[in-house]
Amino acid sequence: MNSFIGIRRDLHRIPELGFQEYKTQEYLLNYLAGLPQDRLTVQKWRTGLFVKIHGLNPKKVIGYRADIDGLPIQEETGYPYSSIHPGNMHACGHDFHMSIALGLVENFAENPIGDDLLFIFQPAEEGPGGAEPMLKSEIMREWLPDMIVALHIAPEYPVGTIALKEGLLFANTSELFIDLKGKGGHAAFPHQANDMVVAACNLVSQLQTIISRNVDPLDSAVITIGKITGGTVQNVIAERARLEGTIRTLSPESMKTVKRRIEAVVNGIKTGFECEAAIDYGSMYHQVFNDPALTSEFFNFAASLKEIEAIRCREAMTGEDFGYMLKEIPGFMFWLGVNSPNGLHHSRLMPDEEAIPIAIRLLSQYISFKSGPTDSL
Ligand SMILES: CC(=O)N[C@@H](CCC[C@H](N)C(=O)O)C(=O)O
Repeated sequence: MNSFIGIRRDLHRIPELGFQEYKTQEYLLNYLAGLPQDRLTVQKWRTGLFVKIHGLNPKKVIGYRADIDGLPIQEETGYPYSSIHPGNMHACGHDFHMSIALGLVENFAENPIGDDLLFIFQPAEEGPGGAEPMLKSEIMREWLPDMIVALHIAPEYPVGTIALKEGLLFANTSELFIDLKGKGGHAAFPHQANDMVVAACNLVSQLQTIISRNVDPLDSAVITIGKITGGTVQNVIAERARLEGTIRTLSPESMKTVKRRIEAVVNGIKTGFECEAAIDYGSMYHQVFNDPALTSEFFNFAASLKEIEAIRCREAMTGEDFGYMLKEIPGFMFWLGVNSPNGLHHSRLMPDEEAIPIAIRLLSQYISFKSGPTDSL
């Protein structure tokens, strides 16, 4: 078994939520400590890490970012190396992302190239967002890459396939939390109470009309309410209900429209149900917009390799706070085929680990190509 598959399994066992990635950080630090240290500088940033590999004759800094957090999902894969953290799972492939990044660090720590390399192990991608504060950190300002790359596993593509496109790849996102407060009471006397379960159900249906009636059908937007809580017991009318969801739009402008309409709909619920309502947008991510020239160049590079099939894909309504890094630094993100019957955020996501060594080889070759021949010293 490839050693980075073993690393993926170790990391798969210990998924931690955003900004709680203590064991993950420790695992990464231990691994890095076993590599040649002469060209390596490692800096902790909260629960994440910056790893700089000093080049032989640097002309630029090439950045590579891997996210490191897990999701609050109870794993159901049945893997012998399943999560040992009940209720948490690496269900978005960040265990793959980290092991691939470690493979690259090891390769370049042992075989340094001309340019400086900055590896960013970023916490909290699933929320509340680590990329934006990391980007603003003093370390990142000092080591700011000239270009930056990241990948995301793609369950729907076979191993050996990568998919990407120039320009917009991932949507603008905003979390959405709505709290409703009415008047509780006895289940048998609805006229004396103000039922927040009924209000919440109405609200969920009305929110979907924003997508069908307020967004240009040739544009695209999503509102998903992933969680509803409310009430206390079956025969008591609920005084409170809470909706938790996310908004996705293909443009920052549509995000403004959708939010304006959400506020109008929530005001209507307040009036119609004579209740109180509060909206909180939680964390927001800027769209992932791939630099056209670098993306085309990478596409052609990957397509020229025997073991890779490179395809152009459509944009997706997934979000990624890597979008903040791409807003400031030219670069791109691409999908890495991992052929899983179940998709991202599924309790039985089972990506094919053979994609790990393929990605390490692809990116090692690409980064060396971007760095160019090393001048003799
Ligand atoms: C790649 C991926 O699945 N990313 C997440 C990012 C979530 C951001 C935030 N918590 C939200 O829900 O808006 C995604 O769900 O797309």
